[in-house]
Amino acid sequence: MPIIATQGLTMRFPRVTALDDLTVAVEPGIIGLVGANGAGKSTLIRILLGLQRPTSGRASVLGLDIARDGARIRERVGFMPEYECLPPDVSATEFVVHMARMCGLPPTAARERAADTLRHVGLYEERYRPIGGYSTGMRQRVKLAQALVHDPQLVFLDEPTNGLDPAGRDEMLGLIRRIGTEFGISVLVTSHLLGELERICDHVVIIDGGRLLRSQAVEAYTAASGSLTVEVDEGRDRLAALLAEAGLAVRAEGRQLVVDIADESTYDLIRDGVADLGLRLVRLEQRRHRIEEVFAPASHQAAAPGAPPAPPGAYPQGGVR
Ligand SMILES: Nc1ncnc2c1ncn2[C@@H]1O[C@H](COP(=O)(O)OP(=O)(O)OP(=O)(O)O)[C@@H](O)[C@H]1O
Repeated sequence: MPIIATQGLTMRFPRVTALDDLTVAVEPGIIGLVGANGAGKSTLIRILLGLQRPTSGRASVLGLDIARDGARIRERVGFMPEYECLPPDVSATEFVVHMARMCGLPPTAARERAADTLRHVGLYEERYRPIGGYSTGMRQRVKLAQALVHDPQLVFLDEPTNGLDPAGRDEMLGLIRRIGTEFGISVLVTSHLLGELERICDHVVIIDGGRLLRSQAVEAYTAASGSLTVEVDEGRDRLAALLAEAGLAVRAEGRQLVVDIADESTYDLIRDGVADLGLRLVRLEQRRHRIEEVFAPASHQAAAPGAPPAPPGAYPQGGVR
């Protein structure tokens, strides 16, 4: 059964159509919802939580109808909002216990669950300090903890990596992956960065201007390409020259070479070239497409097999990288 299904979901505001006839269904797992700023991601989350009534269309979450079962959906779904929503003068423990009590947990269970959840998100040591003194990364973790404290089946994480530096971003992405794999909680995570979701998601839904562009398993976006990545510890340029002389299409990319696969003999030519030059082979593998390439400008695009060309102007604001 899909954990989320929408049919013809439309949300019109006076000046803008935030969701436009959106029909999509996703199975349990870690699902990425990607779109530029203003694509309609937060609006979709609010509608799925039963907090906003759509103009038209239908949707269900965990098999529950958003029009009838909003309260039951919110009991089973955790929500980490994009906006800053934390009181500065209470500690993480006080806040997360309070949120657990709001979800109906008795006092002792609320304290235990809050402590467990704060430990899982890596905030155990600092949990008694007032939130006002926390870094952005720590505040994001408190928001994540309150979304998880009532042991939901599914969590909606709205732009959880917003404002984080690269290290903080990596840690948050690792944490989200663990929520899915170790705790078995399904995740819908939004981002305007395709690349970061590719690393942690099972399935990615891409929307633009409230319309569905793609909904696919990550492997379908990152299908094997027709080229090989070759890495040697030294002598990259000598190997490139030798392979080019043998008639292969070779180009350097960082420390690696990218070699187009002509046929089975390509592998033999690379193996023999490395041996003849006395080099040490660090890596030889078939390249996979990256999700970004699907939406790269046509001139740079190495189209995935069967993939339609990138829609022109898919991300006019350039928000998706
Ligand atoms: N309550 C509202 N009233 C009027 N317009 C709204 C309202 N909420 C959202 N919108 C508009 O709907 C569109 C989609 O907004 P939404 O917040 O869902 O996008 P988003 O993909 O989450 O973008 P962001 O990452 O910037 O939050 C935007 O043009 C926004 O200005």
